[in-house]
Amino acid sequence: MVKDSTNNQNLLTLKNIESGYGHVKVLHNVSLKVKKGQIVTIVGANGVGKSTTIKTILGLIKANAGEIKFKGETINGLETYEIVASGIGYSPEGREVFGNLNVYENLRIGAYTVDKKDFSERLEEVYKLFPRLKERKNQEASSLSGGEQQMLAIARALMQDPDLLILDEPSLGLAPIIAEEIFNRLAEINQMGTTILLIEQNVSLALQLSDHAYVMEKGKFVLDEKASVLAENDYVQKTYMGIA
Ligand SMILES: Nc1ncnc2c1ncn2[C@@H]1O[C@H](COP(=O)(O)OP(=O)(O)OP(=O)(O)O)[C@@H](O)[C@H]1O
Repeated sequence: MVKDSTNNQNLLTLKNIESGYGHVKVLHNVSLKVKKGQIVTIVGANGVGKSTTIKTILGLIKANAGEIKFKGETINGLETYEIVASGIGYSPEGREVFGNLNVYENLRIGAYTVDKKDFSERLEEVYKLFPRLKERKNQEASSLSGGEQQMLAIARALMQDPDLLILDEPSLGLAPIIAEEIFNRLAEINQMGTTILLIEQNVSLALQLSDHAYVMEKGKFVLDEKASVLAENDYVQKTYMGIA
């Protein structure tokens, strides 16, 4: 299904979010905007709070302060299943596919909010996007290659036809050529109308793909710019892209 992605309205906004684990504060005054149709990336070093930001959006961790709005509605305070059902698909770090289930069964689980008729339609769509998954539909997920498992994690998140797809480190542990293939699919998914919020340590690849990007350091955003502008930023090149 091709969605209307011409609208320039905010799909997701975080305003002054504070969040963490028990007494450990990780996010400090985090504000972010994702407009409908965009690809937005959060880049940053290990342990700065990127995954914590995503977990807070998904309600896996409750924000201590601030507001999160999705499609104009406040979602902080809702349960994770309600947030997902409102139209957010999630592909977690490390893929986390169900290893002892086959490809089809993993996709069936991703479609738990989808009725039977729409399920067949969704299945055809994700198989069209990832023909390799169709070829391996009866194969146990644990026996797929890393790249195929990443495709499965993305396909599973797409089964409920989300308005926003959130991905945590989709290139992690993949050979450069496979990471590029995954990023090409993400561009295609976005062209079909799905907005994307991405966390990525491969900064060059992420900035090439994205419209807008945020740089996170110690639980705060320190830069927030058009991705093409950040890709030319001296500090970003030196610190995150290994360009002297
Ligand atoms: N379950 C947890 N309990 C306590 N502290 C945690 C927990 N998960 C993460 N943290 C801490 O929160 C901080 C931010 O972690 P987070 O996973 O958000 O970083 P990240 O930027 O996503 O890094 P990476 O790219 O390595 O995953 C780190 O100091 C981490 O040790």
